[in-house]
Amino acid sequence: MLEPYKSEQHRLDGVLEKIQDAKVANELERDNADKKKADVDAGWKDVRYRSSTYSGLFETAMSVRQQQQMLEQREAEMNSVEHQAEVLEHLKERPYFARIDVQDAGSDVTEPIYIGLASFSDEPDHFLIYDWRAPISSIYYDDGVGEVTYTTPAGDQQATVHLKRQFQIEDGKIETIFDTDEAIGDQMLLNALSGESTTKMQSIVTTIQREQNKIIRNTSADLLFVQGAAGSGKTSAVLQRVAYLLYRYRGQLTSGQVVMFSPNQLFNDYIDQVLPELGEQNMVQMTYYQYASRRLPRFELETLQERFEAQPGTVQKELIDLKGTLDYFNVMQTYAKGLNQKGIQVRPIKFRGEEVISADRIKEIYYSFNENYNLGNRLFATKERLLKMLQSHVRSEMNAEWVDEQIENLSKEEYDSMMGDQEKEFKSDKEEHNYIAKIIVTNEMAPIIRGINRNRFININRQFVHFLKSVPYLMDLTQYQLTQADWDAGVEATVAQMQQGKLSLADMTPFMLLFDLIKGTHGERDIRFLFIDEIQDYTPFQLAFLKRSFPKARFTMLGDLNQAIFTKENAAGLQADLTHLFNPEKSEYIELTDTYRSTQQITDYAKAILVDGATINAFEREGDKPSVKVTQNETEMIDAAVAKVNQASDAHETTAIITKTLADAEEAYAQLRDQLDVTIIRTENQRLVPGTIIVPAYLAKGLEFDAVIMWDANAEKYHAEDERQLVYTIASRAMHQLTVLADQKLSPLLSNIDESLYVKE
Ligand SMILES: Nc1ncnc2c1ncn2[C@@H]1O[C@H](COP(=O)(O)OP(=O)(O)OP(=O)(O)O)[C@@H](O)[C@H]1O
Repeated sequence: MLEPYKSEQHRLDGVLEKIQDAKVANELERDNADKKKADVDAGWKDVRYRSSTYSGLFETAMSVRQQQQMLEQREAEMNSVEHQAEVLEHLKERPYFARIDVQDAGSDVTEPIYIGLASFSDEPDHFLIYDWRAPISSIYYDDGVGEVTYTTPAGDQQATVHLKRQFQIEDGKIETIFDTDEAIGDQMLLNALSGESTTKMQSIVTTIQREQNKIIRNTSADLLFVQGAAGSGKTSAVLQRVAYLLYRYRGQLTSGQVVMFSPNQLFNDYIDQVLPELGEQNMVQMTYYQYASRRLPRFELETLQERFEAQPGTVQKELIDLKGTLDYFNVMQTYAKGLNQKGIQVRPIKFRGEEVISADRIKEIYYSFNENYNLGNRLFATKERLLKMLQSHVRSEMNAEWVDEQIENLSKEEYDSMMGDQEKEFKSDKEEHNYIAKIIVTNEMAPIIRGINRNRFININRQFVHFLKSVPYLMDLTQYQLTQADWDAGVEATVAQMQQGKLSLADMTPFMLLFDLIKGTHGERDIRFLFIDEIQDYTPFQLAFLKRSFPKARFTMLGDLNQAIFTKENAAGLQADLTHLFNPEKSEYIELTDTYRSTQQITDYAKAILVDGATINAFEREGDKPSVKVTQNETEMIDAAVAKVNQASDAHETTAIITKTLADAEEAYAQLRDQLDVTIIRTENQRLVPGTIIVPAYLAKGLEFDAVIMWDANAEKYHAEDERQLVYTIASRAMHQLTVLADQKLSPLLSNIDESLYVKE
């Protein structure tokens, strides 16, 4: 064997042996931890339950608490040995992927640093492998050979890098060694990128780029905003960032305190293996729709498909736009403040169909507290008062006829069960009657009490409409090209929707905010990091709302203003609005302009779709030029699609046929299903499957495929200027092959592209 293969293989063998030793030790520890846990479980038997006296209660509580603490400690131990077991398993398969030889300034020793998915040492402070997230590993991603500076917890450190080496290790054998003097060599990246697409996203730890590394390791910003072209690795970077944060704040941060808002469920499914592969647990992932549905369970909310396929008229569009602004957000705050004086909408409290506390009385109580109360305190104090009033109502209700009737109709079993196990002695029949009557009335009242505790006496639907009607008094509608009549018509439309139990996207966030303001809730304080992908599809109102709902979280927002398929042209103003939400001094903006997903040819073509020629640099990976075929009729288009799919399958590549709407996808499916083995993706709740799929564009967001066929890109389907971004999004899903098919006449959005960028078929 040739040097350096021989010596590296020798070292690798040694490390693998030590990993094996550690595995054995770990198994022993796990057995021990299991046993300790069993001891604690047995300890529960010794916990004494004595609750007849106060001191007895206290003693029990202490003893229980002790058990809990022991259990927690054991579980933590278990978790760490369990975690260690997983880490060792990962390391065994792939101990490390790089080596850098580093000589710190002022030292004469050059230390070889081997970088892998996790740290591994055989003795204290003797690291055989360094975690890719360790401070020193940053050098590997950021610098080439020569003088470097890296950040350590103690400050900046100067050093010289003498060697930079990358490995491919397969089954304990070093397959290739690649020495480079650049940051991440193009060759390495090319290798990583020329693979085929899979239904699950892969991690990029071995080839993180310098710009991406900045995103991953940023810990100073309250707002980290990443604008990146399609395929520039935003999603990848952010997933490695989660892994980094979990490492960096180990012990203080759990994966449950990291939340990611993603575009759709399909995408969640696509990315859910990345963190486990890196040896970390997945963060909490949800779509905005899921978040809102959980908070507004009584409403049917506008879905992704409805939102995307809706064709609002001009006025409706302006209404929707206005409802997404920060102005509107502020108007709602002003309105809510005003509710301290007047305007709260309540419903009376009824018991057995009869009003026991009138709406006016509730309002009176609500406004009886002085002006120092805010909405939250006011509501709380009102609740307390109402509950007290109900309690006194129990007494007067006990003599009601219905109670007597119920008592008479009680079976013996029912009666006995109300009396309970203990013998009771009553001085009189009256006393016995009262005892039972109290139970009956209290039971009957339980749902009402629950309702009060849950703020049901606030008529939130009415309150929301009341707010909508107040808007023209609180802001200047003409600024948004709207008249009072336009607004009134909009309110009517919302009311009609609400009567059917529905809420549109434009109304659902304001609705949630209004309720939060009235309740005085300040959101989830436990969440520390919030990630929002595809930020261009959010309105400033939504972002302000999320900021309020997660007050302790640092935000990372990622997006591509060129892929704004929902909010379309409004996206550009977003950045300006963010400066009002986050302290500009604690905000960082990073732009990723190099793209990795597609071949040079596909990127050049996709870029040409965007007229204002955003800065997008293709990574030099060669492939076929995109092909564009305008057919005479539909049959010809179908034949062309079949031929393309077959061609791709012969090359072991998967194809996605991307349509504009779901209806188009259904139509294509009906035409193709007899000739091809295809799966149609109709909803975001489906799973991605290997093989050919047909998918509407709004569900293909964030995904990638070897080959993409843009289905029926004809002039009729795609013509509006604001569909340009959609067309771009579709084209940029392709990694190796892109085919555009159009029946009869090509979309004007594509017909002006320079002919040298594609092949006409
Ligand atoms: N540093 C890297 N090394 C290897 N592959 C990379 C790197 N960065 C990105 N990629 C690959 O490029 C592709 C696109 O990355 P990703 O999906 O993260 O981009 P994105 O910016 O989120 O794209 P979009 O906005 O179009 O959804 C993925 O296949 C990813 O694995």
